[in-house]
Amino acid sequence: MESLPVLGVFFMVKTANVAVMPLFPRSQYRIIGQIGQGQFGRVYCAIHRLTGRMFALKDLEHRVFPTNKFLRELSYLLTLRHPNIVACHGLEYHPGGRYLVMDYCEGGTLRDIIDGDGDLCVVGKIDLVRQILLGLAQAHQHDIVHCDLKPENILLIPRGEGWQVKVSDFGIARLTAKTGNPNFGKGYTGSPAYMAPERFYGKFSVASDIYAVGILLYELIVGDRPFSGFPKALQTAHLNTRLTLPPEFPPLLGSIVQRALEKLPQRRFSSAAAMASALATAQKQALEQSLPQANGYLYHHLAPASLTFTATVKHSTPLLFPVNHLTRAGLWLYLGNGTELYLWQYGDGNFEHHPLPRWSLGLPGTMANLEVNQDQINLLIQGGEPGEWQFYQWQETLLSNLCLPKPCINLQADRLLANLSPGGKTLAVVVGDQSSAKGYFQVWRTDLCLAVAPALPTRCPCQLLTLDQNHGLLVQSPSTASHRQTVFFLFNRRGSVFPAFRLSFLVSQLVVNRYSRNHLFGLADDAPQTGILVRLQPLKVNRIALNVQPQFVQPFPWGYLLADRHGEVALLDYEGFLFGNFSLGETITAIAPMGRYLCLFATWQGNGGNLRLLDLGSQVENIIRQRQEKR
Ligand SMILES: Nc1ncnc2c1ncn2[C@@H]1O[C@H](COP(=O)(O)OP(=O)(O)OP(=O)(O)O)[C@@H](O)[C@H]1O
Repeated sequence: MESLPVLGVFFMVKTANVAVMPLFPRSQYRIIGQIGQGQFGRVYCAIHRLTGRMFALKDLEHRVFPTNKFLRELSYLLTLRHPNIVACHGLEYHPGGRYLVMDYCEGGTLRDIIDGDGDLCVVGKIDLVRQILLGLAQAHQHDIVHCDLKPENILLIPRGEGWQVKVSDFGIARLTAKTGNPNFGKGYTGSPAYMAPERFYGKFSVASDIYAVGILLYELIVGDRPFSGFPKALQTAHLNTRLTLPPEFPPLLGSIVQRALEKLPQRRFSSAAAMASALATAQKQALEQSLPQANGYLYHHLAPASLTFTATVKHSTPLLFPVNHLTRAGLWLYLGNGTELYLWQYGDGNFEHHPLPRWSLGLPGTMANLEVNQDQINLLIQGGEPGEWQFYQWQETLLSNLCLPKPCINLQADRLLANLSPGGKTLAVVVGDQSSAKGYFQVWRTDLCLAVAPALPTRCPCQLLTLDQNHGLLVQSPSTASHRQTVFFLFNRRGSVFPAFRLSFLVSQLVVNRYSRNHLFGLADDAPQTGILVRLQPLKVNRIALNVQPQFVQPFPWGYLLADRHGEVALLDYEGFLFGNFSLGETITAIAPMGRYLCLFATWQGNGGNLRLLDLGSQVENIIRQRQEKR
């Protein structure tokens, strides 16, 4: 992440309520990636160097966004402080540009939910719209009419219990007539699909925003807007076409949408607060009628009806011992079963031709981690004395009389987390004792068997991940009963640690997608069968309803294979679309990818098990191709 482009020299300027900051030699923000592009400029995801907090930097190009408009958006945002309005934290200026520094909303926009593959339950949808109205009510109290409400301007932050909505983009917001606004009634801008009839005559009021919210509510429920077409056709429809609701439209919302979408502004809800309160009543009634499915509030993507997926068993061979570590390197398979390491030939792709392991190696403790890069074996063992850990690294020689070399790193700890960088040059570890939450973080050079820097005290992280040869993530959950969060720190191969970002809920079992290194997959701690897809640059989070509670998460070039111990397998593409399920019918103990579409499963039941090579090939390929074409 360090090698990412960094914004040049910035300094803060003085504006109304914004802290005055001295000229900085470097910006306080490091840009992580571009999130979006509006008509006025780009929006970046950036991290505050000191606090690790994420912000959105909205570049408002001089060319398309004159200073008066820029100052207007800034002044509106500074006036409005509400949990449902995106907050502006300052302004960054440098000779090449100027940026609004805003809350970062990693859950995307309402457009992602509407266009996603899944669906939120009705109660969840009502809740989103109610929150939009609460934010708007605050703007209206200050005589500010948003004038550009559309799903792209409704930002989302995923929280443990659902979503926090933030209304954004006050770029064309206007003051109401009652403020004596000299521009009142001049021209119109906005998105015709969400514009109230009076706006086509240059008129607007708080009722125009209520009309736009009515369209949003309709679109969330139905999946489409009530009126469509080119701007002229849209104008005619908003002005003249009677609204008809599809028969399946939830009756408790029918009258609310009808009222919000009245052609005459004075016949709509008198205020955003009034519409919010009507929705709160509907939400209560909907809850009384039928409780939403367990996690119905949460998702971008829902589990589709189970698709029958046929995975062909390509090869199968019986196992005489249970396997809990399985990895492939070139022509060989490495299998671990606690205190024994086995090598099995896989050379011609068919281990049925090689019914027995080539060698086995007794270990002085229990295998905690096994990784093989080409012919370099990396092994972490817990034992022989309690609290002792040994890390071994050696080149595989295929000698039959193999004996374990001397450990290259010895560690003492009740608890240990360790993760090897790709290629095996560094080993990051956190050691801790059983009784306290304190631990020590350190990076070791495996070739020199030396720590690269003194150990850094840290709260014992729950997870340690490596992203590439130079970087990794320490993940902690310093949560209280009322405030749950997952905090990520970035570390480098020199052993330095920097605050990175945080999520407002608990995520466990995180796995780095080794094919992109920019994606993580984890599981929500608070919601069973909920997957979390995290894209790092820029930060974006998707929640996915799963139909398994996976113990194994295996990245593939096309997505993820998830499996529970009972043999239930689910397949997911990179965007979180769950496209297939099958059952292996055996207890899975280890999984290893064997190529683009081949996956090896070790199973064990009672006294016996199998090594099964499954081909997911043609079906996965077809589904992924269809998805790409659809996009
Ligand atoms: N604070 C933010 N946090 C996270 N993403 C954001 C934030 N602000 C904007 N975005 C993303 O950037 C995109 C562009 O935002 P922006 O407000 O510039 O334009 P827009 O609303 O899409 O379009 P227009 O400016 O044409 O109305 C948004 O759709 C959203 O995906």
